[in-house]
Amino acid sequence: MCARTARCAVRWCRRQFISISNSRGCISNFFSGDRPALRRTAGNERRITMRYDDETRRDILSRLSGFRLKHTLGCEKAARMLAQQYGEDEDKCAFAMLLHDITKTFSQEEQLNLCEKYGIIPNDVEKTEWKMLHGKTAAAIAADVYGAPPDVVHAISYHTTGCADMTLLDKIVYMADYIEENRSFDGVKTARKLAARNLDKALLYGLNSSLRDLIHRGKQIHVDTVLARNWLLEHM
Ligand SMILES: Nc1ncnc2c1ncn2[C@@H]1O[C@H](COP(=O)(O)OP(=O)(O)O)[C@@H](O)[C@H]1O
Repeated sequence: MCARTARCAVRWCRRQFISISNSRGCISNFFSGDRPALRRTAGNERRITMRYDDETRRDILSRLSGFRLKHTLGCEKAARMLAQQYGEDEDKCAFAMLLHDITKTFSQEEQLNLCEKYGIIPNDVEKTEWKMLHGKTAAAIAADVYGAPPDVVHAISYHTTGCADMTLLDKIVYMADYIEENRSFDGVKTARKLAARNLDKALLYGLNSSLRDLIHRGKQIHVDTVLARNWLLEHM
């Protein structure tokens, strides 16, 4: 990761944490029950420590159902496999995958409420393609409710678009989401084969396919996907 992106990531995460520590109450009932991963010190301040254990995993999975649950489990499995192969922290990858779609089924109103709560400012594309906001809102929940560390928060935030200066963790999270065993779109087999051989080639394949698909569907394109592709072409 270049120094500029590292600084941006830190600034972004710091913004999340500042707004988190200022926030009061709970926007969505979805997260108002017991929160086993949330730790408080005697002074009622949150300690940001990643807690990835069976209880937390069960808590996260209990908030998902149907295809989203199946997809999340598939992502967790794929991410562990990629982490083993490419030498990344398996638990961090699995933790990111468990949380990456935690707000995916939320309505536009709920997404925007979470944006307001966590100080996320949607850009023009995100205002139209509001479903994309689930990456950023899930990242904020991951930090706030589940104590996810900044690198996991960053990977969740960019799992839909990619970004410039992607870390190994970012790449694994993006690709695990793309190739997990429940995906069946044209080209997924090629993406799986590439991911088993060369993660950057697989990532480029995924970014190219997503861009083609968005163009085919007449959709706007998020700038981070363009930046991700340009950066990858320069650095692979
Ligand atoms: N790079 C992008 N630019 C603009 N919109 C995008 C981009 N990637 C995804 N989207 C839109 O965001 C929404 C969620 O995408 P995504 O999370 O990739 O879906 P899924 O994981 O369910 O296939 C979709 O409406 C999709 O069209």
